[in-house]
Amino acid sequence: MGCEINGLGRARKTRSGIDYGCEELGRLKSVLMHTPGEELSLLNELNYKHWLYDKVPEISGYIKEHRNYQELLESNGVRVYELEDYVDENTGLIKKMPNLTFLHDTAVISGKGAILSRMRPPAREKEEVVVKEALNNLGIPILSEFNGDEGFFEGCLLLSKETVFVADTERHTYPFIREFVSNILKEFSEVIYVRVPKARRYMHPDTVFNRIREDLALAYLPAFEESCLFTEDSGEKIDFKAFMREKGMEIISVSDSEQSRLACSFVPLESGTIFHYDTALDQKTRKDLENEGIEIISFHPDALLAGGGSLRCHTLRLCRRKIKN
Ligand SMILES: NC(=O)NCCC[C@H](N)C(=O)O
Repeated sequence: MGCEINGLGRARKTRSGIDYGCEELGRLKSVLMHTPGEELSLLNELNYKHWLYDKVPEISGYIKEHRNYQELLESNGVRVYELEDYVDENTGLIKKMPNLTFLHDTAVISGKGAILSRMRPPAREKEEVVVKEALNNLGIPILSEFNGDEGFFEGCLLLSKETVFVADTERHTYPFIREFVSNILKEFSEVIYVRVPKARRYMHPDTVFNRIREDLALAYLPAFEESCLFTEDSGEKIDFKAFMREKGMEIISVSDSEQSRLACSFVPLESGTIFHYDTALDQKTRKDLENEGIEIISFHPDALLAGGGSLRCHTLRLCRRKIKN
């Protein structure tokens, strides 16, 4: 079975369901994206910081680059589902949410269903409500969501069918992390928890860590203030790099300057091939990756940089599949 909606075009919703799940680092089959629109005109010189932008975007360039990125994904065989095609009830909210285009932060898709975030108010409040509707209309069940009022949790990373990576960032409240860890351990066997400095540059887990291949990742280790491993019946401090090495994963460290250019935040097309901003990595890291046989499909951001997000942030991965021999 493929990941596409059988016989239906992009403009039609379906209840028939699509294939989903991204734990395994297989070939990227489908993603959910939101082409930004009139919500970008909410931004001006007085409020762009409130809206968590680094500057006021140049709107036509921003939208054009977003479209170019979608085309790049499609030309590599990735099916792009457009959020708006799967939203009826919450269309009014979309126009009020200039950060909705950063769909990556709103949910993570496992084979058991979506792990829905709770976005931090005020700038990102209720984005998950829109995404939940779209996922529902795509036929992807919700595996986990937050019901309490006080708190937020902007995402985690799935490292395998067993392991979830959670970072305690400025976009996560500790009680929500505790609730999440205890609930998700019913579905996954371990959670790696990493405390990072509460600063915008480390706002989400993918700002400090991301896997490239089953045995290789990029990380900015100076931000790992404390790392712990939680299982259903234990919790212990770990040395993150040594722990990952024991699991067979080597880490290539990025520099302070690279981290600030979102070096750890890229989209694997498949194990060993990544889509990445051409501005994110220094020559040395490129060389190290080349020596490892990693292929980088480069994308040049200009207007897109105003939003403070990477290609990964614009991309909610829905389905990955390993090619069967
Ligand atoms: N994962 C990410 O790093 N997402 C980028 C989100 C950018 C957005 N303007 C924000 O600050 O929330």
